[in-house]
This record gives sequence, C-alpha cells and structure tokens, in this order.
Amino acid sequence: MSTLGLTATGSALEAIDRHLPALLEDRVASRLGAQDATLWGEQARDEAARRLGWISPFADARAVVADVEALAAELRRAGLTRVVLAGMGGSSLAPEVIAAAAGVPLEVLDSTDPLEVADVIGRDLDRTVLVVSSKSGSTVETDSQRRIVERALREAGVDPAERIVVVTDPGSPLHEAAEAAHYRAVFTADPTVGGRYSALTAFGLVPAGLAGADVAALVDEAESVAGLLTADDVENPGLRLGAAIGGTSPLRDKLVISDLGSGLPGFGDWAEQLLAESTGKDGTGLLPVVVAPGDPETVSAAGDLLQVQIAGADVPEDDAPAHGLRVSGSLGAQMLTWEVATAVAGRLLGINPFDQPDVEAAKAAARALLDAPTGPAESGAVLQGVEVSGPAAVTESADLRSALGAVVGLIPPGGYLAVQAYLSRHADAELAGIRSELAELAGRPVTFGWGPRFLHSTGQYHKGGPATGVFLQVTGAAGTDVEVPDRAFSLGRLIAAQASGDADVLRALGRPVITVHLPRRAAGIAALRDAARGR
Ligand SMILES: O=P(O)(O)OC[C@H]1O[C@](O)(CO)[C@@H](O)[C@@H]1O
Repeated sequence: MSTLGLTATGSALEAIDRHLPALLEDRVASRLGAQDATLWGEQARDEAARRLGWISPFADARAVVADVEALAAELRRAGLTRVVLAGMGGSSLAPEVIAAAAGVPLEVLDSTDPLEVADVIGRDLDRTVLVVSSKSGSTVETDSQRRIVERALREAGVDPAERIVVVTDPGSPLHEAAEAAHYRAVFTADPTVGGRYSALTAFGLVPAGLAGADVAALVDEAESVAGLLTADDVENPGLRLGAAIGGTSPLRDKLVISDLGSGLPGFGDWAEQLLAESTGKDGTGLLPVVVAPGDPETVSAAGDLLQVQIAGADVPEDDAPAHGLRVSGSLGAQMLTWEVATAVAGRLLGINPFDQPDVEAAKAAARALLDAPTGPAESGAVLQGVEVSGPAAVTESADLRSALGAVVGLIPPGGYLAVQAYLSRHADAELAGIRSELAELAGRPVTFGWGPRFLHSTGQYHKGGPATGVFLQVTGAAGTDVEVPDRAFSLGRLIAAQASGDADVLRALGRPVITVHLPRRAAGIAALRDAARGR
C-alpha cells in the first residue's frame, strides 16, 4: 500500500477550502475516472475525448511490464548492459526519473548538441542498446538521434537492428520504419494518452525497465492511489493538489519546486513539463521554477510565488513554507496524483490541459530556417569574449556584469527570466549554477532549461503563457559537427535553427530575447558566472 502525504499552508490551503466543495459537487474526480471529456468545456472536448487513457493505464502497463522484464533478461544475457534512450519531453523525462529513483543507469539522449551526441556514440557501443521513444514518431530530434546512433552501430561492426528497441504509437512513421528495419522489439502505446501523461505507459516503463528499474512496483504504487484519486472524496489528494496549484487568489502562478530529500531525482523536471506544457496557454498558466532548497526563490515573500516541496517521508512539519505545499509519497503514487492535479488545475484555469498549441510554432520556424538559413538579425557586442545581441540596453553595456544587470532590468513586475542554454547538459553542466545567481541579482524567479529539451517542456508556457518573461539564450561553438544520415542538415545546423527559430517566435510575440554566444564554451561559462556573481 502506498501512502501519499499532502500538507497545504496559507494561500494553498485557502484555495483548497474555496474550490473543493464545487469540485466535489461537480463530481470532477469520478467523471475523470469515467473519462468524461466535458470537464474542460466545449473548446477542449474533442481533444479530451482522445486524451484520457492515462487515468486507467494499469491493464496495459502490466502487459508491458511482463514483456519488458523478459526483454531485459535477454539483453543482460547477451551482455548488453548500456541502455541509451533517444526521446524528448514526455518520451524521456518519466523514464529518467524512474531510473534515477531506482538507482539504475539510463543514459538519456534528449539533445541535438553535436558534442553531447558525439559523446554518446563515442563509447561502449559493443554493449549498447538504443531505445527510441516517440509518440508521434516524427519528432526531429529523436529521428536524428536514431539515424546517428544506427549509423554509429553499423560502423562499429554491429547489426543495428539487433540493438534498437522502439516505443511509439501504433501506425506512426517510427512504427513503420521499425517494422521495415526489423528492429529488435517494438512496443506500441495507447494513443489516448498524451506524451506528458505517459509515465505509466510503455514510454515510462520500457526504457526504465530495460535499465533495471522495478517497474512492476511503480505500477503497484500508482494503482494503490487510483481509487482515491477517482473518488469524490474530501481527502482526494489529486483534487486537493489541483485546487491548491490552480486556484489561489490572486493566482500564485510561479510554482517554486524544491526537493527535500524525496529520493526522486529529476522529479521536478518531470513535473515541470507536465505543468508548464499542460497549463501555459491562452495567456495564463503555471510556471514551474525548479530550484534547490535555500535558493533565492524559496525565501522570497513575493505574492506570485507558491512553494512546492517534494519531500521525503521524515521531513519535520514545523518548517513548512508560509504559502505552499509539501508532497511526499512513492514515485508511482505521486506521478498519478500530479497528473490528476494538473487536469484539475486546468479546469480551474479554464484551459485545455491536453494540447500544446504554441510548441508547433517553434518547430515550424526551425524547419523554415533549416530550409533557408538566414544570418543573425541583430547586431551585438563582444563583452569579455562573449558575443551578446539583443536590445540596445543590453548590448551597449560596458561589460558582462552590467549587461546581465540590464537583462534583469527588462523583467516586468510579476515577471521572470528564462535562461535557455543550447549546450550540453553534461559537458557544460557548470552553466546551470547561474540560475540561482541570476535569481539573486534579479530578485525575481529564474528558470533554466537546456535547449532543445526545454522546447518540449516550458517552451509552451514561454510562448503561450502570460507575456511576462525575458529570455536569455546561450549558444556555443561545438568545434565539431555530426551529419544526420539521409537528411540535408547536420546537428550543428539543426540546433542553431532551433535556437534562432524559437527566438524569432518569442520576438514576434513581443517577448524580449537576448542571445549570448560562447565561441569558447568553458571560458564563456566561467565569464558569465563571474559576471552574475559580480566578480
Ligand atoms: O513523443 P514525441 O511525439 O516524440 O513528442 C515528444 C514531446 O514533444 C511534444 O509533443 C511537444 O513538445 C511533447 O508534448 C512531447 O512529450
């Protein structure tokens, strides 16, 4: 039996008290359990009718678990002990946290950075299995990664078909390609479950299970709370959590997510996609700000922040935040609870929690730039070896420190800064430390995302949510490039087009974008961090 703990304080508790009676009266939980597509209004009805399978994934999940366990044993016997997952957003974030929580190694490849991809294909191919996960089967990052790893395996003298496992929706282009190439195994998933709600389907279970996680236990954990989550019950944690995050008044729309020893590394990144891509649209939404305990946002008294602590079972009650939530429980139980809560919050916010209308705009802009590349649009400055372009207030600064000061000066009241780093989240990991340093400098929340990974997560909110963001893009020279087999572009061109394409869409929506290019990555990252710290 899995337990789930939820403590609410201040505005979060008020929101629960205010909204719970109507949620119970309207039988929201039992209607969700019955997959009632009318819960989000007429404009969401058609999409919701095709997107509610996640509330009851258990029968399918058990069948997948059995197949995954058999395949995992077979691969282990063959000495194939390195599992690499190619996938973006909902096709990678859940298995990443499931594997990390279980302490088993899963290498997630969710980048188009040439350095990061070159590193993955540069080692251990003799014992590598590649899981290619994509619901649509047409995501350009995943398709490119598959082509590149497949070629690398072939060049290493290995039959790629033996080493590739596919997870996709039935009939997708990837499904067809997998069958034509006779890949080792194909898992098809329920198409009535959207990407970010797919943790308890083959998308979460196959990669993590092949890496060695006990995915049967994960499904048990989720199933143990499913009855309560679909009950019109005052204790229903999905209703309570949904009311707390989506129903504060005035809306505390920045969810400051910190981890207090939950033992679920990466849970914040998974929840970030679920919340941001589900709610960030029609000029509203919830912005997850994933931080570490003690970071500036966790001690801020700003009225638009709600603290969300993902806690281990034994964290003392007495230091609960003034306005916020503390959630504890097993991974499976939390995943299903947060999915329900997101759907409930979507109802309270008046949006369709199952579409992602603004993601396509950035994809289209990147495609157009790949077809017809253009030069840099804005003139810039070179400050301490770093190339800066954007509004004059920034580029006319005397040095990097004052440029960063000018960047945070652009944040409107109630706004935020988003750092978007089109670099390697492994080799360039040092840059992530700038998040809290800029939050200190700005006195406002700062999000940090690796591109193109974040495009499938907070990317929706940044374009579809309230127009209060300022965007700091960081790109870097790679010194190497990787051709994509049978495609007219290399990874270097793809990642550049993704960065420029998203910047163009943000600018067209009136959002300020500052681009910082690092001709030498390590030196540039050090210069930026020194500037953020005022050194
Ligand atoms: O599984 P797919 O189809 O490759 O999509 C990956 C991700 O891209 C998005 O469709 C759009 O960002 C996400 O919702 C999804 O999780």
